[in-house]
Amino acid sequence: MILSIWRYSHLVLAVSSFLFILLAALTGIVLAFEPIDHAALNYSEGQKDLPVTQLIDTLKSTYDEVLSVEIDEAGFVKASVLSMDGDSGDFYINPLSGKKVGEIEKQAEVFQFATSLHRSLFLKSTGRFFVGLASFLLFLISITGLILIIKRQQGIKAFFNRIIKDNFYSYYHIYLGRLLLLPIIIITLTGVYLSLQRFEILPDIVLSHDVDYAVITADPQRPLAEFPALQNITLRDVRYIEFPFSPDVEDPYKISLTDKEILVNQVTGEIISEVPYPFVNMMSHYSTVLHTGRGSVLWSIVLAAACISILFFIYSGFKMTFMRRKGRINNKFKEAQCEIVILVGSETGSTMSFAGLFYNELLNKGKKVFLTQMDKYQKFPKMEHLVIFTSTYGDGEPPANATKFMSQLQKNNQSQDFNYSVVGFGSLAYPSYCKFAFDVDDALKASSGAQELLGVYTINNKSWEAFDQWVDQWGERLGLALDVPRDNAVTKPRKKPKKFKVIAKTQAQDSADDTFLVTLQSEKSLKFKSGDLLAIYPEKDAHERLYSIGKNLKGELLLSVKRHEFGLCSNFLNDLSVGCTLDAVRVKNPEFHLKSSQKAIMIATGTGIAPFLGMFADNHKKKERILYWGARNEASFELYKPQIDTAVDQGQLSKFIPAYSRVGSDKIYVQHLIASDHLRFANALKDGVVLMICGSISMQKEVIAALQEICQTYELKPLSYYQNRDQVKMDCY
Ligand SMILES: Cc1cc2nc3c(=O)[nH]c(=O)nc-3n(C[C@H](O)[C@H](O)[C@H](O)COP(=O)(O)O)c2cc1C
Repeated sequence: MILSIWRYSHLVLAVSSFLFILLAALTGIVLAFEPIDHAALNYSEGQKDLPVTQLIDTLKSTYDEVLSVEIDEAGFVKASVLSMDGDSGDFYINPLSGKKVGEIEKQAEVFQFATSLHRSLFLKSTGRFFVGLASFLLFLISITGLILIIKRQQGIKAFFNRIIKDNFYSYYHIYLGRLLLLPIIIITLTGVYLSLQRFEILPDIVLSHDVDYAVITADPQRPLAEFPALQNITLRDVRYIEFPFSPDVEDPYKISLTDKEILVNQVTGEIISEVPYPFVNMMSHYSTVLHTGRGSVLWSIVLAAACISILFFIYSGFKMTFMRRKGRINNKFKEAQCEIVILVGSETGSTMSFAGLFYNELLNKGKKVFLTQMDKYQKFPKMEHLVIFTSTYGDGEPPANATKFMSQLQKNNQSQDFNYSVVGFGSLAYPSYCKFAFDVDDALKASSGAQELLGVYTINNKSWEAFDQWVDQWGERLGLALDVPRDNAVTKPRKKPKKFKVIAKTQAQDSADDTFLVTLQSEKSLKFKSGDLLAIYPEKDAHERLYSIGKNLKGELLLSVKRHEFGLCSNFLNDLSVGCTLDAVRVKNPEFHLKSSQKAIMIATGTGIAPFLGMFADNHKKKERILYWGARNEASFELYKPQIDTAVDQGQLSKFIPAYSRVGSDKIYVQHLIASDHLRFANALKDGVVLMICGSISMQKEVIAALQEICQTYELKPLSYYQNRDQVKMDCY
């Protein structure tokens, strides 16, 4: 709830000011190049450490009269001089020689245009007011953003911890926000300050010196180099020098330093008066420097980066908001009519997208179904089946639209019995994996009339395959053949398919498990790695099917496929002969790549072995690699035996440990072997060895449970910790 308030404030502030912020950011990018452009003139030639006395001396001997000197933030010296037979006027000089080096440039038109737009939107005072206000709102947006990041990272201490990747937009919104938060806060605060100054809300203090002219003496007369007031003062310390009008001793040098203004006796070189800048003056100076980047190319680049990132924040922020709102519900039937009720707990909208697909498929099957948010739980008089899809947030907490569910459940006892099933959407990267789904399941168990149809089903990282399997299971229990189409609303859009040629193939009917190997070659050059996926389209407009790829030594793609009796894609592949082509898309899967320098324990069942076969072939450094492989019996192994034997003989696979489930009376599964080899796994986790899991979702769940148990027994960190460090990698379907 509190999170929603901050998020809502962040959004409202952003929506109300985004046009002004957009303009300010665009013009800010252009203006950030002004100091860079100026610095490229390079008039100072690194003379910032030159004693100021030397500069004054040089100027006095070069020109007949020197009026003033200004040293800008880039260290360039602008002189205002008169000369009978040389250069006169205002221009840049070389501080060493005193000679003119360049004219004082007029602001380029592009910068003039950008400055006016940036400061006042060409609307004079009204524009200035809105720009100042937008600056302040951007400051508030940054602060609410900061709070949201702290909440998401679960505490200030974890502020710089790795961000768990959810989706591209939210990941980079947070990543860049964290990186550029400080520069953005500086830009906004200085922007507000400069606006207040332009509106004369802040006092404009003119420095005044209180000089007692009676005590000014012309004794002792000193050469400039020995002026006590100017000892150790270099060009770096000076902003402005006003030279004496006349040789009278009462006429001093007026010198603006970085922190004060001094009047210096032109004969004795002693300080006549010294006035430190008031706070307001110092603030004005530093606000201008920090807001404009004047004098520092590096800071100008940071400012440009901050402005570019603001454009990205606007884009990604709106994108996330639309994703959240995409799941708006348009129910066909009233809640009082429906036999199936789907409740959704979703924070960022993705669970709602899954629920929407499920809802549509049930409508297609002629069911009266009602879809709503979890907080809207109420009496549903005709409800026979309740399905709850919910994500988990914070550290095991409900998502924003499910915070009231528990109290609603208590308040609204249904008058009829009903079945229920809970599906948890979560991420194994969090220690409280799908915790809220389990809490909901417990609450429903305790609620009268509710019968569990299927146990809590968890879905890691929005796995489409896991969702698809749950839909099948649930449909089966109700005697419905459900087929939810894979949809771009919940999965990434694919690139255009390419042609792949079959180089070699075995036949499903020749193997004990109806399994076969296919070797493919891309007709066009293709970069890929073992662990990537191949999306295959058996027919035009058919649903895609994903296979894990192993890359062999010739750079060909190796797939291992199990044929299903009515499987469109597996039969299509099995029927292909060598030389045929097929349409497919390589899908990058960097989360399931293994570096050649890493040691690994690989865990697979059945066809999940394919990417590992490629990884063994690539193990030139002979790093330790152990494979746990689950199948029915030794006959299942025949298909892979030649490759595994070669890998073992050549030292590319250190150990092959099979788990056969149909041999003898004991059914041995990989999770049993993991549990009995607990010490090996505990040491592997401690020593940074990578654990890779490839195969069925049900195997993944068992393996994760066994590994979690080992973490507890050996008092290691939670498994999510290792997963976040890319030490546990999964590709399950
Ligand atoms: C800030 C944050 C906290 C999360 N906390 C958990 C958690 O404690 N347990 C969990 O299993 N998943 C957690 N997740 C993962 C989400 O539950 C998961 O990505 C889910 O699919 C998001 O669904 P939604 O888009 O419908 O909200 C968290 C995600 C984020 C961004």
